[in-house]
Amino acid sequence: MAFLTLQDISMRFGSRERGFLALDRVSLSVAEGEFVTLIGHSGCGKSTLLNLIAGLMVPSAGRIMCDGRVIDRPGPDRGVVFQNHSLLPWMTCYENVLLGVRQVFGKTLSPAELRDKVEASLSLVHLDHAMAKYPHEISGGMKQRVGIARALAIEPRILLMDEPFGALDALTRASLQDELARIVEATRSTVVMVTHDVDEALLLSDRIVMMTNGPGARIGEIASVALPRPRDRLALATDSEYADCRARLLQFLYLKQRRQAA
Ligand SMILES: Nc1ncnc2c1ncn2[C@@H]1O[C@H](COP(=O)(O)OP(=O)(O)OP(=O)(O)O)[C@@H](O)[C@H]1O
Repeated sequence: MAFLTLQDISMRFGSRERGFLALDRVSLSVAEGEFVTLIGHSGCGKSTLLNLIAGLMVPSAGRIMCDGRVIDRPGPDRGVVFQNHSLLPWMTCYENVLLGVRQVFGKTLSPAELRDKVEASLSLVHLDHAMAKYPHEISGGMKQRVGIARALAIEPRILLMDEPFGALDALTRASLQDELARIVEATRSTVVMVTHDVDEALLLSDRIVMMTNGPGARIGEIASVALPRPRDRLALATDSEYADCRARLLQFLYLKQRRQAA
């Protein structure tokens, strides 16, 4: 059964006459526990779609439902991870995670229980040793892990990730992808993730939503990745299902939705 539903979502920035239509009647259903990736060329509206699901903006038309409720604002049922970690620089890693945990559970849990939640989520991303450090004292990969811990600590029903590893080097990126796969497996999270990276999408997702170029972007195709999760990146390299799916994605991006370089 659908857990998250996007029903005929359109998004126009600015006025009806002179504004810009970013998304044109996008519909999508995501089941509980599913990992869905949005992929498409730069500027097609992936972040806009994710921000709409996050409730950071409201659609010009259509509606988004999560677990039977209409989404019209941000809420603790949705945890968001952005590309640039957006940690508060004057707070330690522990305090950055505590901020959200206190907001969501502050009235119902004791200070010791709040502390346990923060520690458990930082431990999930292997940052037990860095809790007392400030953002400027840790690496880019570690900052992204704090961002993931912060999103997970509020125990969201759905995790929304906007190119979470986009700013990292290839090796750090690969190890964080593996870590995310492990965490999603352990927490059975529902995830919607934006990426530019075909291999990242194939490694992590159950379904890959390919978006057409804007203006008025729509869903072009949806590919199901019929391989059990979590996946082994080395085994994938010789898997025929992986190769077929990869070819389909590349054809969509570089043949059907070809873009001239800016
Ligand atoms: N606040 C805004 N006002 C006007 N136009 C906007 C606004 N936000 C986004 N847009 C436009 O909507 C389109 C989609 O933007 P969006 O950031 O969602 O694309 P994207 O696919 O996430 O791009 P990228 O992959 O480069 O991050 C773009 O043409 C962008 O210029």
